[in-house]
This record gives sequence, structure tokens and C-alpha cells, in this order.
Amino acid sequence: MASLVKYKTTPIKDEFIIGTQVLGVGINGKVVECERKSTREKYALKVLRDVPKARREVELHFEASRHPHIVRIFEVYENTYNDVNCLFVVMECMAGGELFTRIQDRAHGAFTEREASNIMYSICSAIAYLHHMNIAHRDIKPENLLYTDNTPHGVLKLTDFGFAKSVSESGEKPLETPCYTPYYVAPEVLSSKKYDKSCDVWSAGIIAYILLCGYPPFYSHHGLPISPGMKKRIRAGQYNFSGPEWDRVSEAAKDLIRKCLRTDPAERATIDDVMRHKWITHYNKNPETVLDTTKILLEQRSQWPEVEEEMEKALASMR
Ligand SMILES: c1cc2nc(N[C@H]3CCCNC3)c3c(n2n1)NCC3
Repeated sequence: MASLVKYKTTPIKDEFIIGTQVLGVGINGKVVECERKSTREKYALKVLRDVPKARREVELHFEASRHPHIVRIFEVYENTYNDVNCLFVVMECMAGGELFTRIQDRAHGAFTEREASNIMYSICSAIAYLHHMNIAHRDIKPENLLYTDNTPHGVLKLTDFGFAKSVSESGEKPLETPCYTPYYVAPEVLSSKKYDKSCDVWSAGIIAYILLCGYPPFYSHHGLPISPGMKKRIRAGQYNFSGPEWDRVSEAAKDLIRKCLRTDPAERATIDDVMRHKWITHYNKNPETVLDTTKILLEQRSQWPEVEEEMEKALASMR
């Protein structure tokens, strides 16, 4: 497919001052701060080795970056750096930090169910936009959900397309494009419909669960890395809504989470089902019940690296 990206081959240093402070490290490269010389404006710069996987990340992210809840890509430079061909991706600088850091840092801690559904509406709108473009993100997790700035007007956006995939590339069920008589086709080809998109809906379910209670639906009891029991629990979909923090949460919220976390991808909600769900469509009518999320996020702050690691492993097992 022809590339929509216009790769600049002039030296990026002609137009930008590249900062030394590393803002974050992604799967395909690191993110540093940079400043446009002509305007003094700050941007985030992702440096990638110029390999096919990096090109795919940039092309899919660039195609998607018009959406209001997906991080904007402004320019991409193709420069040689220390004799290595690199891509320099200039993005809007998400200075507001990660989703759950912002929630746990709330001063008075009054985070409500309605705010949680508002956040989910933004995330699910971005996923719907991607899925309608036949792009599966496949790495939707807390550290890839960032705010533009620290003000109340900060906008939440999805970033990091390092695992994104064009679904048509993964071979959706071939019969949708009948080019041969079906009775010759082998049964496993019929059921070869890939479920790349469905792992994005699973991620949305996990994010919603954590927003409503402050901890993930799966966790290893002794704070050890992903235990075999935990792996079994994820596969068996063994989570629950027990505990006093869930008593105040609406049935609609729990219903949506159940539909997103179905273990069998064939039974899991599609993003269109999610966008039609009343907890999402009527996000501004959901109860303004104050949740325990802020308090529990703070209490469990030390276990957060394990949560991220467990989510990463669960996603890796679905890709
Ligand atoms: C745009 C993209 C981006 N990525 C960032 N960090 C990445 C690092 C890898 C995991 N996902 C987030 C950061 C940013 N930005 N801004 N600003 C502060 C940290």
C-alpha cells in the first residue's frame, strides 16, 4: 500500500534541538523531548532503527493520528545517525503523563463512575476508529494512555503502535472475498478468522475494571511475576466483582466489563458492541458515585510494575 507518510531526508537537527532527557522507552525505540527551533515549541521525538517493523509502526500510527484521542504525528525524518539509518518521529508531547498516575495523584481523590465512563468513551472511540480502518493496536495498556498536559483540559490519547497490525494483512476469513467455490476450502481455513482486533476490546475491559476499583482483575497473590495459577485464571477468565469497592458500581458497568473480558475471542464484544453499550453511549448519565480508585491505586502503587508486566504477558499471549 502506498505510504501516506512524507519522510523528510534533510537533517532533523537543522530544524529541531534534540533533548537528552529520555521521556520513556518503547518496544521499538526511545522517546526524548525535542524543540522546534523556529517556534521554540516542545515535541516528543521517537527514535527508531529504520527497519520494516519500524516503518509499519510509523505508517499505521501516522494513518491513525488524525483521531482526537490518538497521539499526533507531525513529521517523520529519515536520517543516518552513527552510520545507522533511523526514523525520527516528531509527535505532540504528552506532558500530562500516564492515565493512572493522574488518577492516583488526585488531591481530594473524588473520582466518580461517570468520569470513568467518560475516559472509557475516549479510549473506545479511538479503538473504534482504528478497527474501522482495519488496524488492530494490540498493545493497549496503561502506560500507552497519556494526557496532553496537566491541566483539567488535558486530553487522554493512545500512543505506541509498535505492535499495531493491518488486519487485512493478517488474513480475515477468506470467504468474505469469495474467489473460489467454498466446498474446496479446508475447515481450519474457514475458522482462520484472526482475532487481532479482539485483544484491543479485552484491553479496554481491563482498563475499565482498574478505573472502577483501582486494581487489575488478574493479579498474582504474592506479588510474584505472572504465576502459572494467574495464567490459568486469565485464560479461564477467573475474575470477580467482589469486595466492598464493587458494591457501589452500577450493573451496566459490570455488564460491559463481562462482555469485554470473555475468554473466547469469538464470544467477546466487538468494539461496535462496546460503542452501542449504554454505559458508553450514555456516559454523561452514569451515576456520579465516588469510587475507591484513587485510594486503592495509591495503596497498591508499589505493585504497579507487576500489573504492567502481567498485562504485557497476557497481551503477548494473544498476539
Ligand atoms: C508522545 C509520545 C510519548 N510517549 C511517551 N512515553 C512512551 C514510552 C513507552 C511506553 N508508552 C509511553 C511519553 C511522552 N510521549 N509523547 N511524553 C512523556 C512520556
